[in-house]
Amino acid sequence: MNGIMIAKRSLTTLLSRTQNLSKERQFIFNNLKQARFCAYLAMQQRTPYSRDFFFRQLFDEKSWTYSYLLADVNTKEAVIIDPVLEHAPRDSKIIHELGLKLKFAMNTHCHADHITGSGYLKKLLPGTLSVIGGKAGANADRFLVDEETVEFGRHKIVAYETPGHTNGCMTFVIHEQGIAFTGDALLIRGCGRTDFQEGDPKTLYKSVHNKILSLPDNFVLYPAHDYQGRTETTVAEEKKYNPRLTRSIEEFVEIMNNLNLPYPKQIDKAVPANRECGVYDIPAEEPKK
Ligand SMILES: N[C@@H](CCC(=O)N[C@@H](CSS)C(=O)NCC(=O)O)C(=O)O
Repeated sequence: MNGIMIAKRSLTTLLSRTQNLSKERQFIFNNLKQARFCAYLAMQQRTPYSRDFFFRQLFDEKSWTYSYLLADVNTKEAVIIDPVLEHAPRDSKIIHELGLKLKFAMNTHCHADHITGSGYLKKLLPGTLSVIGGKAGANADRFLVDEETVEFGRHKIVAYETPGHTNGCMTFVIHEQGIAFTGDALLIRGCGRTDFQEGDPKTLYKSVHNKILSLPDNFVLYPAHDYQGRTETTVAEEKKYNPRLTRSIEEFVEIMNNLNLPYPKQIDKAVPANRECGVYDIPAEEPKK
C-alpha cells in the first residue's frame, strides 16, 4: 500500500467516526471533507501537453479578455482564439517572431465587449481565415457546425455548440491535450450573462452541464474573460465551486435574471463590427469632447 492509499484510508476511517457527532465535531468533519476534496483535486493531474503542442495565453487589459495562440510545433501551423482588435499588431508580431503561420482566427462567439482582431489579423497575416459558429449571425470565411473539427498541423479542435450567452456560442475542445476554450459560456466561478444578444439562462445551464461539465474532471478550462486575475480552472473545480452552476436550473434562472450588470461599455460598436468579422485596422480614438 503506498503513502497516498494509507492517508486516504486513515482519512476515510476518521471521517466515518466523526459522523453523527456534536456541532464542533461536525465543523471538523466538514473541514476534513474539504481537505479530502482538495487532495483529490491535487491528485487529478492535468493531461501533460504533447511535446509538439504550443500554447500561449494572451490578455487584453481593457476588456479583460483572454486570447489563446495555439500551434503545431513541427508544422508551425497556428490558430488564435478570440483575438482582440487592439492587440492584432502584438499578436502578429509574436506569430512572426516564433515563425508560425496563422491558419485560423477563431471566435467563440460574436462578442459584445470588444471588437474581434480577426479582420485586422487577416490583413496583417495574409492567408489567415476567420472562423465562427454558423449560428452566430456573423460574417466569416468559415462557419462551424456542432462537433466540426478544425485542424492545425496534426492537432484537432472540436467545436461544440454551447448557446445561452448568445445563440452562436461555441466551446472549442482539444481532447488530446485535455483542454477546452469556453468563451463566455463558462467563466471561472461564473458564466456569461444572459440579458442581451439572444441570452437565455435555461439554454446556458443545459449547454454548460451537457457539453462542458460533462468533460473529464481533470480537463483544464480556459475562459474568454476573468475579472479577478485568474487564468484557468478545471471541470472538477467548477462542478464543486461554481456558485451559479452548482444550483438547480430554477435557482440558476433566478440568479441570472437578477444580476443587474451594467451593459458592456463597447457594446454599441462591438456587436455591429463583429457581425462583419471585425474591422481591418485599429480605429482612431474618438476625439474627447
Ligand atoms: N465591464 C465589462 C463587461 C463585463 C461583462 O458584462 N462581462 C460579460 C462577458 S463580456 S459580454 C459577462 O457575461 N459577465 C458575466 C459576469 O457575471 O460578470 C465591459 O464594460 O466591457
